[in-house]
Amino acid sequence: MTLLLGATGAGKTLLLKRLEIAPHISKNGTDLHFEEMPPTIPTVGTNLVTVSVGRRQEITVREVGGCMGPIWKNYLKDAHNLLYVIDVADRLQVAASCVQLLSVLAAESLPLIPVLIVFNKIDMPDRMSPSEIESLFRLKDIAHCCGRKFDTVEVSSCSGKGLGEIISWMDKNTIGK
Ligand SMILES: Nc1nc2c(ncn2[C@@H]2O[C@H](COP(=O)(O)OP(=O)(O)OP(=O)(O)O)[C@@H](O)[C@H]2O)c(=O)[nH]1
Ligand SMILES: [Mg+2]
Repeated sequence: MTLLLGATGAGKTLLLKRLEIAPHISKNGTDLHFEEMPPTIPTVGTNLVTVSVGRRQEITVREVGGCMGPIWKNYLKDAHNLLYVIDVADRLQVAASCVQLLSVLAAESLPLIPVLIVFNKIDMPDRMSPSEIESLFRLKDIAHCCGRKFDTVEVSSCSGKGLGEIISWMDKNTIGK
């Protein structure tokens, strides 16, 4: 099971909807370009979706809503890997997202699983630049503090850019389902 966490409004549900259909319309989720944007509502509780990755591998992805932040830790023990979504157009939320990630990573119930930081909404005109993200999100400090490394990816769940990278990362970084 892949766990999908991130602040309210970061784009987890839209990402989940895209991941669910992407492999059916494009091999490995590459070269996607979505025109329409399906509506989403804030997730109160969790959303479960099955995503096809690689050769006949199906992975269950569980989104836990941002409003459930205080109890995210309850979902960690079943996770094989973690996708953590950051909204790169929301400068006010970056610091809070950073603190939330730290508290997830510090949880005793979190096994040493692969973590992918998903910088979402790169289509937004006022998005933060990579250097701005680096200075505001302090990923290197978080990695140093927790003694672990992360992979990162820039995506637009709106257009579909970068989704293929997430799918191949899940394929490589999932043991079991
Ligand atoms: N422009 C743009 N908008 C996005 C993108 N991803 C999500 N959104 C929009 O951001 C808003 C919030 O998206 P959700 O997917 O509902 O956010 P969430 O992370 O699931 O939020 P919670 O369920 O409350 O935790 C919606 O209006 C989405 O359409 C993106 O990549 N680009
Ligand atoms: Mg949601």
